[in-house]
Amino acid sequence: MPDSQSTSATAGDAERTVTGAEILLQNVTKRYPGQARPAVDGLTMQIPAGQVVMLVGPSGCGKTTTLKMINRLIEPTEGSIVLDGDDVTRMNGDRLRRRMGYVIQAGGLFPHLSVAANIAVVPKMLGWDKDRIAARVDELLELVSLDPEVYRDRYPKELSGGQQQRVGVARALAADPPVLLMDEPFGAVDPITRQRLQDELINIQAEVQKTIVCVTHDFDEAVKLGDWIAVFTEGAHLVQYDTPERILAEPANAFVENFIGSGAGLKQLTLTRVADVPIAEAEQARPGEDAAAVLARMKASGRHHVVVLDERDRPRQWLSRKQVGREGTITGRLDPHLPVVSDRSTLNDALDTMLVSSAGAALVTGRRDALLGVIDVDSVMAAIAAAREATRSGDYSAPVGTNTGVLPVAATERTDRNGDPGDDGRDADVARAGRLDGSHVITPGDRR
Ligand SMILES: Nc1ncnc2c1ncn2[C@@H]1O[C@H](COP(=O)(O)OP(=O)(O)OP(=O)(O)O)[C@@H](O)[C@H]1O
Repeated sequence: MPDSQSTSATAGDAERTVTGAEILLQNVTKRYPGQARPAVDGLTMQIPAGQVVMLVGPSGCGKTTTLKMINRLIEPTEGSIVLDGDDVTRMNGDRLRRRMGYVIQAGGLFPHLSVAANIAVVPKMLGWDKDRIAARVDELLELVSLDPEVYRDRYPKELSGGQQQRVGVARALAADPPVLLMDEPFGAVDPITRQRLQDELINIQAEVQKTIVCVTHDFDEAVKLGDWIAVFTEGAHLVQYDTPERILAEPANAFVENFIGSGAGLKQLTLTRVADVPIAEAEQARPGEDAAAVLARMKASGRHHVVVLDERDRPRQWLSRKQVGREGTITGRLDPHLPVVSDRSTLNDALDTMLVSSAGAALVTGRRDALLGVIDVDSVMAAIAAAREATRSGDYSAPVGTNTGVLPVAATERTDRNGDPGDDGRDADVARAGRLDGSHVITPGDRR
């Protein structure tokens, strides 16, 4: 089993600037012609700047309609939507869409345009010069882990589903909009690709800090990606709007409980990321190194495995002393089956990778797939146990959501004593029972 001696290195985030914008839906209603009930019924909802809000709920409950009203692909019948203080219902539609990237299933790429041209669509509309566009295309391809040299001139049909989806994300980010709207972005790819794309989105978000609103059918995806989850019933009625942890631990009512489905305990594993677990340092080598020298180094450090890295510190091989001993020179030939997880991966995904690899350990990579170290099953199990033990404090600020049609200034009085909306759903007017105080939101957990 690969070494895991030092437990000092922990993957952490550097401080980053939030570039996202706050979105406020105020009493928004959408009635489609010929429909008896509104698809969205008087929804008021705050979407905090730089955070990820997942919209979930049964089919036809109004998630997509809500999302598309934010960039006015669908016009609201009533109400207003405010983006960083500007009423978007009064804004020119094209201008608005440049402030909001939009990602749909399978990327929604133009088939007759190359990857570079697809990504360049909005910058071209904005009149950027050629050099600036070319530099931006390459920068974005790097961001979504596609080598610009290899991919910029390809056409969508030459890409896998996952690669198309990556280009779709790159295109949505092209003009650096503060908001990213995503509609079932990973619905069309296989589960393993979906897991990778989710991890990548988490990595990208750590870098860009956009406001992301994402519709999904998949509650596990909502738990994995969301800072906040909004659970809707028909008519986009908000039943609960809270952190994934709270929704799993305290579903607002039987509807949410059903929606979460079985295995809420297991889903908690999705909440802990590899970055939260201590990772061990790994012995490193480069292609072309003399194998005897590498072996001597391994013996000196007491490590039994060595990771061979390329010039950008991305793992290519993970060799035992025996394997190194058989070589004259370290080849650096890429091993396609390397057990690699991102530091943004959930413990659930990390465990899967380790079990499949049968190494009982995995390499951890961070930004731009560079090696951070090694984790093993024991440290993951210890972290899971610790997470289970951790008691959850109710003391935090949450964004507010409601279908009462008015801003819930004294909303806390409308809820049960414990601050939760009632189980019959009728007094659940204020999801998570928040209170809007200017732009600051206070939840029952804040009450002294
Ligand atoms: N263009 C339209 N004309 C008439 N009714 C529509 C239209 N688009 C959506 N609806 C109806 O509005 C309601 C909400 O639809 P919406 O697509 O927003 O729900 P959803 O939660 O995104 O559903 P799904 O998860 O199935 O995509 C549904 O009853 C749907 O049939």
